[in-house]
Amino acid sequence: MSVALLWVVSPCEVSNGTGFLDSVREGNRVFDSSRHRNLVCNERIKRGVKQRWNFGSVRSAMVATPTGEMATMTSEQKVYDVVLKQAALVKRQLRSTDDLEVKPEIPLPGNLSLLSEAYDRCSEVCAEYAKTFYLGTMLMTPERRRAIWAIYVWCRRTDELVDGPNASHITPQALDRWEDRLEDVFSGRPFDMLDAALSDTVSQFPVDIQPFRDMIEGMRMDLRKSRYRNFDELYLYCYYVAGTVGLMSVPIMGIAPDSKATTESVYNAALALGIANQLTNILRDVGEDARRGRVYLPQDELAQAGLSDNDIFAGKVTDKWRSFMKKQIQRARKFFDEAEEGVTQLSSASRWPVWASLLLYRQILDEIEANDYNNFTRRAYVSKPKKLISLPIAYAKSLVPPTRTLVTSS
Ligand SMILES: CC(C)=CCC/C(C)=C/CC/C(C)=C/CC/C(C)=C/[C@@H]1[C@@H](COP(=O)(O)OP(=O)(O)O)[C@]1(C)CC/C=C(\C)CC/C=C(\C)CCC=C(C)C
Ligand SMILES: [Mn+2]
Repeated sequence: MSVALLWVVSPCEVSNGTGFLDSVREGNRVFDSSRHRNLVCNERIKRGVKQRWNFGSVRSAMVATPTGEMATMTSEQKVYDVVLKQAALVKRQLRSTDDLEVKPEIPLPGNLSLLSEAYDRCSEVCAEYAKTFYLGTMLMTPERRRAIWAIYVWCRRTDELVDGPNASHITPQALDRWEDRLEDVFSGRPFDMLDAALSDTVSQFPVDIQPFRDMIEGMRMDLRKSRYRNFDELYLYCYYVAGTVGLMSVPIMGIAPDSKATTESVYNAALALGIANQLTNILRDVGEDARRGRVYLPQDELAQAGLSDNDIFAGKVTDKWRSFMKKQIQRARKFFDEAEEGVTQLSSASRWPVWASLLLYRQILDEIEANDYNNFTRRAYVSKPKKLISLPIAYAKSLVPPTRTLVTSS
């Protein structure tokens, strides 16, 4: 199976894209700042800024203050804009499906069997790379689980471009071609079988292309950057490579019909789970990343703790390091806590895999503590027995019906 995945991400295939097609980004629009809760708001937002302009993309957003002065937004504010847009899209698309007058196209039998073969391939890849998660998807409805497999496979292939065995051949141009291919997937022109499964998925569910484009942007970031000045920069990276997964998944998993939570709050929780996972991943892999010349930890926080890159390369667990790590772990846990509130709002059959992944990933933080914060030479991992115990706990949690704990529409 690894061979199959390697083949699908080989640079020669990536280069088969059709010319450069600049991604279409969001234009100017009005933003209602009263919705912007749960996030660290800067002073301008607190003062009630009513208009926000996004120039091009999440990358370069500017805010207009009441006095007309332009200022840059924090990454959290920029990303929250995407969350609002995703939530609005889902609401609009769900409404328009209710009003459908034209019957959906009836697929030809030959195409149907090809498609089902394509989904089978996605299922195999997912089972091979993410066993526990794969098991969890078995509780979902067949339509939902195959859609999640298709998205998983696209994310895995995208990550493999910069993290896999062919990573050294990957250029920004190859990522541009991968993005062209993504546009083709969304326009119903898939390049290969695995793309065909995703093409079908995005035609069946209200999934928007923006989080997919943003994940590719995260891969570009990985190519050009190996240091993060502060948490704001790191947050944006985490959104690109992992928060996006949360936004892609919610339209498939569905929100429980009896949930009273706003769509925005559920998307916000999904984003938080992606951020929490990625922060945990970074804390787990400090040593491994340093050996590749990468330090994802915020440089200003390292400096405040009296630490530098050299301390990381030296890989010595000191009291300074322990206290620095305690704060980083605390921050990741806060994102997990924020995510927890949202899982209960998901449709009942989707809750178990999400709880399972949350509980399992969060335990990596406990393991880093148990390793006395030695994430330089010891890889924190959750043992099989602990994993097994987590599964019924996740299942029990998934039985809890939606509550009104999340902020609801006024
Ligand atoms: C149930 C569930 C978890 C669904 C998500 C399924 C899905 C589409 C996963 C794709 C994951 C993927 C391959 C992402 C590519 C980028 C990447 C590798 C991100 C890192 C994942 C961990 O992978 P791993 O440990 O293998 O890392 P290495 O490559 O070995 O370094 C990440 C840390 C992030 C993954 C992010 C998520 C799984 C987000 C989950 C959020 C949701 C499913 C939303 C749930 C909804 C609510 C309301 C909470
Ligand atoms: Mn990775």
